[in-house]
Amino acid sequence: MTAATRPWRSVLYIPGSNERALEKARSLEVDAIIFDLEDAVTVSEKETARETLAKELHVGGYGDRATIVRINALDTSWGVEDFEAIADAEPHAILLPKVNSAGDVQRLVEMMEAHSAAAETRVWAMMETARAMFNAAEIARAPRIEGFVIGTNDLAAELGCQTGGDRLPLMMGLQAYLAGARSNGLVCVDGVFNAFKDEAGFRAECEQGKALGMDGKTLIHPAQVAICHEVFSPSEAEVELARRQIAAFEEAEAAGQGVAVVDGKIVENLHVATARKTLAKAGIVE
Ligand SMILES: CC(C)(COP(=O)(O)OP(=O)(O)OC[C@H]1O[C@@H](n2cnc3c(N)ncnc32)[C@H](O)[C@@H]1OP(=O)(O)O)[C@@H](O)C(=O)NCCC(=O)NCCSC(=O)C[C@H](O)C(=O)O
Ligand SMILES: [Mg+2]
Repeated sequence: MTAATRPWRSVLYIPGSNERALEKARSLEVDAIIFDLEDAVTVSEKETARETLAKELHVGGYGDRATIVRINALDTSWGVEDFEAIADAEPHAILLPKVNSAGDVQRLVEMMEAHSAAAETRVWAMMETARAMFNAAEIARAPRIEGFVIGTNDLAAELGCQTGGDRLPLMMGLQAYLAGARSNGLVCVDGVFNAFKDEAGFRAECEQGKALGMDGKTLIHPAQVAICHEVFSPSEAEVELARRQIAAFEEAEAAGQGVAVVDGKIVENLHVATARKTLAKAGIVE
């Protein structure tokens, strides 16, 4: 699976200190896992979590799921040792928390370049600070970077805003991070929904994230996976519309026209490109 064709609908956080969850994740139908050494791990457990995680990554068994390790920030007393402990296991990516600028990513990349085992490992950035809102396009151009994960808890804390149903106070941040990602073709995954037992609230937030253009959502509990996949996978109606748009456009083109009409709406080549992406996301190869 290449990075371009890989789905990023469900990205589940697992605390590196939770051995039961690390085992359970081997059988969960998620697209990607974030093995966390940062905020889900208490200060007293930092060292043991690092050792446990390095061991489990070497054991493997995570199949096609993208393995992403969130290390502590490099300016903390744990960040550099986190990197050194997990680099040999060659995870798909290392996720750097609280990225403010491309320089933060550059520092990690220099450590990776000096470590031959991490040659294929990509970098992801946690986008969760006010500064990152203004530097998103620059961060998206840092070397080795593949995707952004939005950290809505940290962003809300730093902004001092209230988080409620519609996420209106966070909207500028969500859109700035997404626009930054897209300005260089990066993946962008939405923040977590903390009330993991509230299914209706979670579904509504997934739908909002999809409408905004997110590739998927970060999750904190296995119970969130099914709803997340339901929302972020193209529906039958979306697939059917995409097929009709492509067919109508090809017919119009054959007749020497650059525009088709489907369900009373124009279809141009840009709509066809979107329709093809929908089919690809549904796993339909034309
Ligand atoms: C929230 C939890 C603490 C709840 O855990 P628990 O009480 O164990 O839940 P359950 O008893 O309902 O669990 C049922 C089974 O599922 C397994 N489980 C639970 N959570 C996970 C998981 N995340 N991954 C894999 N497996 C999981 C349990 O082991 C049970 O298994 P079994 O024994 O076989 O029945 C817990 O879900 C949790 O810790 N979640 C992750 C929290 C986390 O990672 N937080 C940090 C990321 S959020 C963040 O920092 C985002 C960002 O930076 C920001 O700023 O916003
Ligand atoms: Mg955070």
